[in-house]
Amino acid sequence: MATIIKNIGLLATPTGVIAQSGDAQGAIQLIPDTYIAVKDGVIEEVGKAGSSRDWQGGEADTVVDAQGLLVTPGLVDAHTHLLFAGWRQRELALKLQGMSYLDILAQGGGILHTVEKTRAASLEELLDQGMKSLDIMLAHGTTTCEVKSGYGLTTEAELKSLRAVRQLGRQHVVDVVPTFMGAHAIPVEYKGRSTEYVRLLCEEMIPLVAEERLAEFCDVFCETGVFTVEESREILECGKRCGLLPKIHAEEITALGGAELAGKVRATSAEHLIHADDNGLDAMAAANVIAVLLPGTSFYLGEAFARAKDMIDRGIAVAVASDFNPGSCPNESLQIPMNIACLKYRLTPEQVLTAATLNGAAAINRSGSTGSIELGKLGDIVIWNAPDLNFLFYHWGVNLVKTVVKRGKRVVG
Ligand SMILES: N=CN[C@@H](CCC(=O)O)C(=O)O
Ligand SMILES: [Zn+2]
Repeated sequence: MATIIKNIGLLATPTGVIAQSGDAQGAIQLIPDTYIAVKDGVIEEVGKAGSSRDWQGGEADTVVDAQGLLVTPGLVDAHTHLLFAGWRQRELALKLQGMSYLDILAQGGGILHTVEKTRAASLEELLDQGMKSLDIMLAHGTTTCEVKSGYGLTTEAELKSLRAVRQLGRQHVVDVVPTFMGAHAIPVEYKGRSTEYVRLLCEEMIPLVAEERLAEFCDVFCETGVFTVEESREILECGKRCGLLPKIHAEEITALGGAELAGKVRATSAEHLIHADDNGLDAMAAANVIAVLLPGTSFYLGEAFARAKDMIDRGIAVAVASDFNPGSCPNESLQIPMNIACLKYRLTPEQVLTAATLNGAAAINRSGSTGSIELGKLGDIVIWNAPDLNFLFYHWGVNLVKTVVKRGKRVVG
C-alpha cells in the first residue's frame, strides 16, 4: 500500500527521535516544493535531491495533491482528559460570578461532578463520547493523543474508564496512549481521609492497572486541597515500581513544589507549570523532564501563562497540548492552544510546531515513531489551508486543516 503526497508547497517538520530543547526546539526543517511517499503506513521517501514537487515515481495506490500548501507532521496531543461523562456548562455562570476553579471543586462540583456522571455511565457510553471527541481532534489535525483516566476514582470505575480508553485506541484511527490518573481528586467518600485514598491507589488500583496493562503512565494532581507533594511522591513511586512512568500536574493553580518533585522522581513530564519557580525548573532541567504546557487552560481559567521561553532557554523541552477536559478546557482542537502559545508565551511558530508534534510525542514515549516527517516514522501528516507556517499562527480560531493522512491513509479531507 503506497500513498504519495505530491505538490507540497512547503514541508515544515522538526527532526529527531527525542525531544528538542534550547535552540534546537526552533530549528525545524523547511523543505519547499517536495513530495512524501508512504509505504505500508511508514514514510519511505521525502522528495529527492533535484526533484520537483511533482512526484515522478511509479506505482501508488493513492495520490494526494497538496496543491502547493503547507504540510506538517500530524499533531500530537500529549495531555487530554477526554474519557468522561458529565459536561459542566452549568459552571460557566459560577465562573462568571467569580467563583474559582478550586472553590467549585471544594464544594463538590468541578471534577467531582464529572466523577458522579462517569461512575454512572456504562463503558459503552464512555466509549461513545470518547469516539466523538477523537473525531473532532482528528478533524483538527491530531493524529496521536494521550488519554487520562481520573473521573472514576473507585477501582471499578477507573478500570472501566481505562478499558474504554483501550477500546478507543482499537476502534479509532487516532493512536491513543493511556495514562492512569486515579489521583485526580479526593473522592467525596474519602473527604478528609486522603491517606486512606492514597492507600487504595497504591495497594489496589495501581497494581491492578499494571497487571491488566491498562496504562503506560501514572499521573497525579499535585495541588492545594488535592494531593500534597508527599502524597504525590508516594503515588508516583508506587506507579514506577509497577512499571508506570511518572507524570505530574504541577503548579497549575498554586505553587506547591510539584516541578521539583518531577525532577526528583525523574518524571517523563510535568504539566501546566504556570507557577513553577526557579528551583522547580532547575530540577526539571537536570532530570530532562519535558514541560507539557497547556495555554488553553490558562486562557480558560483566567490564570497566568507559563514561562515557556524561560523554560526553553534553560534547556527544558517544551510541549504544548490541549488539556481537553469538561472543566478547565472544554476544547478538543490543538490549533487554538498552539495559537495562544505563540501569542501569549511569545514562542515562534517553529518552536510551537516542535512543541505540538515531536516534543508532544516524546512526552508520551512515541517520538521514535511519530512527531516528525522523516524516513521510518509513521505516515502521520497534515495538509493545511495555509501557504506557510506563519499563516497557521496568524489566521486563528478556525480549523485550517485541509487533509489528514494517518499511517499513510487519507482520513480527513
Ligand atoms: N487540573 C486537573 N485536571 C484537569 C482539569 C480536569 C477537570 O476540570 O475536569 C486539568 O489538567 O486542567
Ligand atoms: Zn490535565
